[in-house]
Amino acid sequence: MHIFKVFHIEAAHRLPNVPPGHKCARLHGHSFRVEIHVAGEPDPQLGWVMDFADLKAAFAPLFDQLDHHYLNDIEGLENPTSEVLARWIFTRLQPALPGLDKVMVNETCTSGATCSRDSF
Ligand SMILES: Nc1nc2c(c(=O)[nH]1)N=C([C@H](O)[C@H](O)COP(=O)(O)OP(=O)(O)OP(=O)(O)O)CN2
Ligand SMILES: [Zn+2]
Repeated sequence: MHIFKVFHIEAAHRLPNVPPGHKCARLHGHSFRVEIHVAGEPDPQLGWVMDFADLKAAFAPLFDQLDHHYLNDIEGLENPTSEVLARWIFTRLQPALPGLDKVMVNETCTSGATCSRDSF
């Protein structure tokens, strides 16, 4: 079974490696939507895979690192595409969240990337 929680991160970025004239080379911002998915069997007594509050607490240090920041300044996010950001979150969150199954990052309503266990 999967559970998930959604977070919204306000952040600025630019993509330094795009071809000359590409709009994403310019500084701009997004309300990133981040979905964190955890897989597991519900505890028979509690009826849940894990408490959503514990999932939120596990993500909090990363959230604080990203929210209202310029992503390009963060180590590992020098080229902060959706793909890079999804993988960046997955690798840093997994130690605190062993059941982590998938991280989905939407940078707009219509665009995003997913990083899951089999993305490595
Ligand atoms: N594969 C990727 N392509 C693009 C990324 C990315 O991270 N991975 N990022 C961008 C830009 O950051 C851009 O801000 C978002 O691109 P886009 O979806 O084109 O944004 P629009 O709001 O213009 O989308 P429309 O739905 O076409 O209005 C670019 N590409
Ligand atoms: Zn962008």
